[in-house]
Amino acid sequence: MESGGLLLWALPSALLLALLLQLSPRLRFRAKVLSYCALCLMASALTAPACLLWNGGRTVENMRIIKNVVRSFKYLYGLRFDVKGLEHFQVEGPCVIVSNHQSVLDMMGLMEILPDRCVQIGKRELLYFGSVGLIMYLGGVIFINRKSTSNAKSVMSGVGQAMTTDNVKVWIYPEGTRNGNGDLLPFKKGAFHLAIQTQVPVIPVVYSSFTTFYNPEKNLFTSGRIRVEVLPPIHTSGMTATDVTELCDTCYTTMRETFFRLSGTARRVNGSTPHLAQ
Ligand SMILES: CCCCCCCC/C=C\CCCCCCCC(=O)SCCNC(=O)CCNC(=O)[C@H](O)C(C)(C)COP(=O)(O)OP(=O)(O)OC[C@H]1O[C@@H](n2cnc3c(N)ncnc32)[C@H](O)[C@@H]1OP(=O)(O)O
Ligand SMILES: CCCCCCCCCCCCCCCC(=O)OC[C@@H](O)COP(=O)(O)O
Repeated sequence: MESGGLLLWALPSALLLALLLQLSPRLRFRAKVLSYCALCLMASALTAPACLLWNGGRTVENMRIIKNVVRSFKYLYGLRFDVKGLEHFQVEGPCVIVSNHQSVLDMMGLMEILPDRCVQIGKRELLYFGSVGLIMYLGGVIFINRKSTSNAKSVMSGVGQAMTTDNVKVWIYPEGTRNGNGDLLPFKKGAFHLAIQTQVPVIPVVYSSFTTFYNPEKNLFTSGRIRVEVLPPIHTSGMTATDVTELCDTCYTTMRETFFRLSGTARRVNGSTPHLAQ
């Protein structure tokens, strides 16, 4: 009787849901994004105990475990990463890695090539994303308050010390926020201050545009191929605070050109080059 009742409700509901998903692209898009969030939450909840058992607490060593779990996600979403220039990561000791940031899917591209002993800088709000916040904390992600430059600056100077004493690399999204509009936002300066203050190289990494397979405005989320290029390190030894703007501009120009090249899009014309962050 009970299983009969269940069938009576569950089957038509499932059919209705399938029909709705078929009919509404918006709903289908949302369901797919939601499935990604659910996957992240679930995988984090399962991986957190493994991190605790293996490494005992918050440490960059946990990134290896997290990386290996996340690397399997791409198969579920039909994503392929074609990576070039990985040899540039083979620098001795710490460095600052800067890359472009398009969407929450970037986390997969990040883990695809993440070198050993590398932590990311993230907005503090991410700490409250349930198990995802927990796993980021355990992996050693450094959280900053973007609304307070002075707070972010003081956190970052602490990072500089830890980088050299503990030999860690730091991954920063210098755009400071996600941007999926097919161009790069002007860069914030924190990453470049950090590199110069600690006299470590900057390694730019560029991911091609997602717009052909992921576009919230067009409810598009299909399988796709992402081209990734790790660019040669830019050395900062001998540079001082006065060189920050130039270093930032050099990285921005190189990365933007690489972004257009990898994405197969022409450089934007009609003077739309955004102002560089001053
Ligand atoms: C097992 C399954 C698991 C599944 C789940 C997955 C888990 C995976 C685990 C782990 C993955 C983790 C993935 C994390 C991803 C996170 C991504 C994000 O959250 S992106 C947002 C946050 N990131 C940033 O914002 C960084 C970039 N921002 C900066 O570097 C900024 O510069 C910042 C925040 C430090 C300040 O921002 P301003 O908005 O105030 O802008 P400005 O123009 O840069 O700075 C203002 C003035 O301060 C100076 N300044 C900045 N930093 C300075 C410094 N360190 N020292 C001295 N002066 C500094 C600048 O030169 C500027 O001054 P003048 O205009 O030049 O005079
Ligand atoms: C209980 C709480 C429920 C919350 C569920 C949320 C689960 C979301 C899982 C997504 C995990 C992916 C993490 C990638 C981090 C990321 O890419 O964050 C975006 C920020 O860089 C930029 O922020 P923004 O300024 O908003 O563009």
